[in-house]
Amino acid sequence: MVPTSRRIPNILITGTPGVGKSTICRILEERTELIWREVSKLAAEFNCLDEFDPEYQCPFLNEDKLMDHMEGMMAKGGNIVEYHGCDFFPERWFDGVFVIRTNNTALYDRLTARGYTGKKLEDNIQCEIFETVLEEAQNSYKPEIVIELQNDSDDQLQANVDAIVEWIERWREENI
Ligand SMILES: Nc1ncnc2c1ncn2[C@@H]1O[C@H](COP(=O)(O)OP(=O)(O)O)[C@@H](O)[C@H]1O
Repeated sequence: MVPTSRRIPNILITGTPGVGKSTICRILEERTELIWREVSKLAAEFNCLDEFDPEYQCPFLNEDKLMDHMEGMMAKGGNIVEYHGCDFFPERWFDGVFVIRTNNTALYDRLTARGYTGKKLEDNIQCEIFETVLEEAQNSYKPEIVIELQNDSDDQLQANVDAIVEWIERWREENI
């Protein structure tokens, strides 16, 4: 294990768009000392969005440039990084990687409510069916730090937040 000088962990909240990442992060930020870092917002703030991808109707992310900007904040610990991908971050940044999952019916409803249609809607539903982000996380991080959380209902939302808060408290006790 790479020794860490962090006294407070960095965690990654990842998963297909619509699974509930932001909702979880918002509550986690209220209940913990960790700071929510939305990668999409940071990318815009640090000018790391390149030209528009017509296929996916979103701008390309300049990953290397963004990683350089985030390095300082990550070194201190105490970050909740949120993004729908996870394979380009330095592995050493994270103490825990939480992959949020949602069943197809709930995800379809959430994404259509968000105005997704056509290819964008289909691609995201398929991404969840094929467990693309879970596989990406499993290929990018040690198995013991990758935790999958099902997030279909309000009860599960509360249970997931409780589980992550407990995980953070346990990490801090074990890394004093
Ligand atoms: N556990 C849950 N049960 C029911 N609805 C949820 C749950 N988690 C999130 N939602 C709803 O799903 C939608 C998408 O959630 P959001 O947090 O924006 O997803 P993401 O950040 O992964 O794209 C929002 O309308 C949110 O209120």
